[in-house]
Amino acid sequence: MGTVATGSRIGVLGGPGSGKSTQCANIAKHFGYTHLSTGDLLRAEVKSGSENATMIQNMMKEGEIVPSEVMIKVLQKAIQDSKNDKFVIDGFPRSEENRAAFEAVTKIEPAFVTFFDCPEQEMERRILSRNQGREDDNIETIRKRFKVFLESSLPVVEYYDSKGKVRKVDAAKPVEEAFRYNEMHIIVLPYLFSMLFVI
Ligand SMILES: Nc1ncnc2c1ncn2[C@@H]1O[C@H](COP(=O)(O)OP(=O)(O)O)[C@@H](O)[C@H]1O
Ligand SMILES: O=c1ccn([C@@H]2O[C@H](COP(=O)(O)OP(=O)(O)O)[C@@H](O)[C@H]2O)c(=O)[nH]1
Repeated sequence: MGTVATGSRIGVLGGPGSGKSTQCANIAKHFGYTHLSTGDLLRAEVKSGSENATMIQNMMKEGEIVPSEVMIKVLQKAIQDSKNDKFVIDGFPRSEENRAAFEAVTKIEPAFVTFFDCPEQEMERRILSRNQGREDDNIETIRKRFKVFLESSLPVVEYYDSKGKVRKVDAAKPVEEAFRYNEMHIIVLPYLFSMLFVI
């Protein structure tokens, strides 16, 4: 165990448009983590035309959660391909069922989970202005994704919170401020804890 091992598997959760991808990209760049964006992995799967491509595309269009076994397979492959033992998982698990299935199959539990807390109105504004050409970034699907987030994904945050693993970020703040908060939890606090054990 060392400074790095303490926080080597980080989960990032938050509503659609809360800034998860933006912050994960920063974490990856600054601290040598591999950024595993579950949404991007699914979009790549759709593009590849694999056996599940049409099913995944249809579910994403509706803002629904893709079956755990499909997501886990894709995620496991990305973890293996990364050849890194430090990774940040962006946007997964999205339901308690996702979480239990992933932990049962991989035995991987995050060291901690960063929760991006952001008002719905701000998330909606960000998504409608991000212009990434995504099929699900339209107002109808956005509303469905908010509902799925509240009903299925927030219970995952509550679960990790009950284990003392949640670090809440005020995601309505500017990018730099939210990043400083992440930096604190990934570098500064683990370092201080490791010093405690050395002493
Ligand atoms: N803290 C922030 N303040 C303002 N805009 C932000 C912030 N973080 C991200 N954004 C912008 O909001 C949009 C959604 O961010 P993104 O990282 O894609 O969110 P998510 O991965 O949670 O869906 C992007 O256009 C991004 O540039
Ligand atoms: O673990 C995951 C991650 C994503 N998705 C699907 O991919 C979409 C887009 O997810 P992404 O994380 O890219 O975007 P966000 O909703 O956070 O803006 C979601 O609405 C889901 O349909 C999923 O089913 N399981």
